[in-house]
Amino acid sequence: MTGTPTAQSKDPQPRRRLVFDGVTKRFGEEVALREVSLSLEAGERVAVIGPSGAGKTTLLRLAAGALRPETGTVTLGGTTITGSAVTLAYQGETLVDRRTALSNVLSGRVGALSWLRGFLEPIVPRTPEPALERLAAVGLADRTDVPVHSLSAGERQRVAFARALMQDAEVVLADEPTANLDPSSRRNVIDVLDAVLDDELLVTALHEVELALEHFDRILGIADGRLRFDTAPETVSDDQLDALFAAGASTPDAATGRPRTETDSPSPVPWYV
Ligand SMILES: Nc1ncnc2c1ncn2[C@@H]1O[C@H](COP(=O)(O)OP(=O)(O)OP(=O)(O)O)[C@@H](O)[C@H]1O
Repeated sequence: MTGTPTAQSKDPQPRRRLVFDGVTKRFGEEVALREVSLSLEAGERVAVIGPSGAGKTTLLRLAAGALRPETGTVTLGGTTITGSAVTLAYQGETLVDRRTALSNVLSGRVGALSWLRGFLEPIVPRTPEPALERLAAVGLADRTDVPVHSLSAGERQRVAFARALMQDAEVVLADEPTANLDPSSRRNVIDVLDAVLDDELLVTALHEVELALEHFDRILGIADGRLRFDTAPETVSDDQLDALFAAGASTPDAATGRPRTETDSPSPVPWYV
């Protein structure tokens, strides 16, 4: 999957490399990521796979600048991640249900506006055009005035992407963007993400290995907080996948001392916690 030029590239920013250098992240006794080093280039389409509790979400939250590592550094173009250079494409559940798709997408840029204008813009927009463009890019030009509670799960996810795109970020992170979608909507959502991005770096955590191998250029396999492999999809072997998921299954949970299972998985944690 490779980015294609879109209206997004009209206003090019310099695209920078996202680098993890010896990153370890702990939550109390739990080591969520261990000495992870990575260099991700602009334009790459990267899928992060691994068992439940492997550290995928932690990696994305570190990349978003929402968490700081205990050791090591996460940098974009050599500097600490701040502001809107990186965006996390939320899952659909974080949309405001009673508001229209357009209003939700307009709220994606309130951080760049004054307090009062930021409050008013999603309700009485002065410049709805950028939001309308993003909605058209994700295939929802005819759904802009529909309250999001009336949209399908896949459409809601696309509204969430359109909202994230309002930041014009150079790195787009998506945490399980296909969760709760049926198989055809899953593919559609990944295709839409690819189509609306150009030379932005896309990093996506995915449970569905098959989808990751089919649609992404680079696959990061994580288990027990460690980066087990970092390779092109065609070189990922069944043995590597078996070892990846077996590693997660046999890793004792720090809290219980038992092998970790799907049911030990923490509830999804919002990126800003
Ligand atoms: N806010 C937190 N507080 C305490 N522990 C946390 C927190 N966030 C993550 N962890 C722990 O860090 C480890 C990695 O969690 P993370 O959510 O990154 O895994 P994941 O691979 O995204 O899992 P899943 O696929 O189930 O979403 C887990 O053991 C988890 O319990």
